[in-house]
Amino acid sequence: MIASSSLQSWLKCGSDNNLARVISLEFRRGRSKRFGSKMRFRNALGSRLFQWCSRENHTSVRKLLEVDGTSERSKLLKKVSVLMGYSNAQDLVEQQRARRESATELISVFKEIDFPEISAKFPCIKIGDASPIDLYEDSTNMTCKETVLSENLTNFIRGSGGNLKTAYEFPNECHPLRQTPTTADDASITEETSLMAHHISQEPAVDKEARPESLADAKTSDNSMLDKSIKCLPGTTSRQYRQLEDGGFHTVRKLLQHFPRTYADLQNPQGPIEDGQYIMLFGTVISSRGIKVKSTLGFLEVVVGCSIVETELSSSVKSSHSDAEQKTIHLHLKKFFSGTRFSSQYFLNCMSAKHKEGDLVYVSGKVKKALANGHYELKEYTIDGLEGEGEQSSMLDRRPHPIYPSKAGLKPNLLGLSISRALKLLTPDVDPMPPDVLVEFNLPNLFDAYMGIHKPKDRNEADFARRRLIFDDFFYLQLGRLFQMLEAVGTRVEKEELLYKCKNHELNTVGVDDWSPLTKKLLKALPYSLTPSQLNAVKEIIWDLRRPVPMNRLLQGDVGCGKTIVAFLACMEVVSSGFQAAFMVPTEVLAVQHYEHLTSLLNKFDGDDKPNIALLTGSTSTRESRIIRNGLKTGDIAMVIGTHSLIADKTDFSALRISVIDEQQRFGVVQRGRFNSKLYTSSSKLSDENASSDEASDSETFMAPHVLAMSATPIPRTLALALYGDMSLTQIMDLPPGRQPIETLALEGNDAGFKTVFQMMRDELKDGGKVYLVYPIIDESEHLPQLRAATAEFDSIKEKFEGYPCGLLHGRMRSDEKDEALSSFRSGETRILLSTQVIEIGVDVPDASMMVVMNAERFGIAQLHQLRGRVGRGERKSRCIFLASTPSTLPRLKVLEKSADGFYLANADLLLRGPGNLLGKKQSGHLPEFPIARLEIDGGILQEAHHAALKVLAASNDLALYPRLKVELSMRQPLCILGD
Ligand SMILES: Nc1ncnc2c1ncn2[C@@H]1O[C@H](COP(=O)(O)OP(=O)(O)OP(=O)(O)O)[C@@H](O)[C@H]1O
Repeated sequence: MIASSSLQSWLKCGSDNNLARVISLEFRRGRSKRFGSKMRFRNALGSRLFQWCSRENHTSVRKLLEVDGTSERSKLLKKVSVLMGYSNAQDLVEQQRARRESATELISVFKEIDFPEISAKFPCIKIGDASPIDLYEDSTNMTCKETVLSENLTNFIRGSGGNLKTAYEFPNECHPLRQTPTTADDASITEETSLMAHHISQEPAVDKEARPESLADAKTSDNSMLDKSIKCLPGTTSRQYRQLEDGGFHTVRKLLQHFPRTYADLQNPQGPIEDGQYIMLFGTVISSRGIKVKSTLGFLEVVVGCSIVETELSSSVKSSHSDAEQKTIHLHLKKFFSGTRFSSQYFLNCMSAKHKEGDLVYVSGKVKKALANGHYELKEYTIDGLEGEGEQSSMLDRRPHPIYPSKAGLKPNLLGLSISRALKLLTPDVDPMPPDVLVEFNLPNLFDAYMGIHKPKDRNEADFARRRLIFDDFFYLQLGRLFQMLEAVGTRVEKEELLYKCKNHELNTVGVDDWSPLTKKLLKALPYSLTPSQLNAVKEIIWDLRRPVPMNRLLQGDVGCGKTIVAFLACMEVVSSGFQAAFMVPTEVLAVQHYEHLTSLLNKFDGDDKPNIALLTGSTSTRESRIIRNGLKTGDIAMVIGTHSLIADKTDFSALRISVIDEQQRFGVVQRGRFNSKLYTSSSKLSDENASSDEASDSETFMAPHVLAMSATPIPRTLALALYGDMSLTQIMDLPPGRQPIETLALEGNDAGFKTVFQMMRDELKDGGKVYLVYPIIDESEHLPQLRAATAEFDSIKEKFEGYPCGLLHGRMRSDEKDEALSSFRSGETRILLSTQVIEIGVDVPDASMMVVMNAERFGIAQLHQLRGRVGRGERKSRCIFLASTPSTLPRLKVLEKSADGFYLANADLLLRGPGNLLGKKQSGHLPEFPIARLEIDGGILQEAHHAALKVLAASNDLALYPRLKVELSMRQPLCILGD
């Protein structure tokens, strides 16, 4: 019957308390006395409404009273309640009850308080003698509110001729006038009006220009506005508030951090519109109607008129401007509804009332030419209302129009509207960032950034704003990390030293001469000398190990570059100073390999100062693992290499000082973090005589172990920087000398392809080489008949390559079988190893010289690069052949022929997966903390943020000079990375 939004606004204005009370009362009366209440209700409601209606001369209100004789009372109740912003009458009643209860509670609390006693205890508190206070919580927000307030008042006084929709956008909670007791009766409207007028006349005029100057006094203003509840958003109905809350938008900040997914260009296109074209146009609603076709079918038709410039395009000559013709086209947006409920005329009317004649809207969708010229039909479309003055003017200015993604079922329109409301509350002094940082790094202030991202004047402004918001994400992350580190060190001198190190980390290394005796011995035992990168890595790590702060370092280097020995040397340094080391790897095969490798090196030591090392995996027998765990607890074992068993609850260390995590990306954050729970006590050092090299102060009782994470997965430096902090990244850039490039071939796995490959294998074997055959699956599968399986091909390969013994290795084999298979291959007992991708990580057989990967398209590029890294680890020339199942998958594999650079390949992989995936789950899953940053392109901002954080901390180690920054830092979620 009525659904006028202006009536809704009217009802929501000063009178809603009273109206709500009437409805609530009548509703309950009607419940207890079902009959005869309708008349009384209508009379009571009617008298109120007529009273207000005559005052306002509001025709829509009159319509409300035209309740036809057959209309049910409950329906009327519901309608009025919904118009007032409640979901139904029941909801309204409950809210009324809750309000009354809280008021009663408050009164009873006051009754219970013994004021004289309190006064005696706290003489400074004067009961009943409070000085007059502002109507607003904080006067800094006053300026904005006032502007809105005065406009509202003017509109109100002008009557319904003004924009009623914006005139009463104060929710109860923060409407300045709702501060009056709820018991005020309806006469309060006039009182409120006069009070409002009085209040405004008392306030000094707002000097908008003067606002930025208040910024100078950054300490007195605060950024808490951002963390206020969305309850304070002007104009938010209780329903919208609930919806926003349910969607996770609890604070103004959360809302403002919901960034537009794109901006619509409000310049309508030039040129004729084709049938089937996807258009994005803005226009004006010409009509909106809901049509009932039959009892179970109805549709909504909104006609939007759009003005476009149609040019006469000739095929060869570009039309001149004078040929352009302004033309109005009509878009018929049709939405069908089925089912009795949704095809009722009432429902359809409600739907059609959402779009009013003259509304400015933004329409996107695929058009279909209708019969009439200049008319188009759209059945799948989105229509965004451009409500509010701001947006209308942005339309006229041709500003980019923000298009918001929906979230948690919340419509983009509601989000956009709420964000606009939140922006109205923002004041320029919301920014906690020190002004000199803004100047130095050429950043807008936070107020301008939020304005710029949500209401940009042009794309450049949006870009500039985006830069600031990304900067903030990185800045607080870096600031948090550095701040934490500084907290951990004691004296000011140490803090400064640490900061100095952050700036000049290349200076902080420990030369070989200063390494501990055990480390030097291991270095001497190596059959090769370290590459410059390896040497530098060890020097950096040892410097860190001598700090009283836990190290958190990522050692990164391409496959086969020799990370393992760097980690071994670091472990020896720790063991040498009387502590324990743990080396965790993702697979048993790798654990055994590392254990054997280290044992063979230690066996070269002369004398009896060999450290006691152990291997602990899931396959270690119960008896043996009990002995090992006991040895770790007592300190008899100085170093342990193993799998997840190392972080089992029952594994306790006596003095764990370093935990190395190989292929760290294979472990979760939680698993990595569990090492930190294995604290050590400095008092329980295994031996004290070597402890001199360790500078850990005796006063420190507990410290989390140093963490050295290793990864061959090439992640961009910027990403590493973001995750691990600048000072904690070491890269090995060079490969050991004598390595030859691996010859890579991608071939189609057809008969000809296999013939070539088998011939190459024969040549290789004849030449004394060893061959890996890698299969995607272990057993043949009915569902994937095109895939070759390791076990299924074992016999045929054996037959084909008679005289060359074959081995088999896959994940379903027992641990000892796997070790056996690998050591036979290593020793040369077997020359061909049929395997699955278990060998992908870390397997090191230096003289393996050829690899053939079956159904190679089943693997990712980065994975294939890792697999390929299993060959070419010695001085022998190696080959790798990728066999594709179909010709169409060959081009992707050919990328590997061209490059052996892990970084290049990782990027190529990213691009080949398509830009759609760049921001897909996989990517954003990595960095949920950065909603808008794209590390591939925003790395520069990250560097700047890092420098800014260093600068701020250098000026004030404990942020005492920047209290607002400290508050802001605490408001942001601390990150939990690598064992933090
Ligand atoms: N400086 C060096 N000179 C010669 N050979 C080296 C050197 N450093 C390491 N190696 C050898 O290179 C091979 C690969 O080393 P390592 O297993 O440590 O590589 P990695 O970086 O861990 O590779 P992956 O990521 O594949 O596990 C080993 O056989 C190792 O003995």
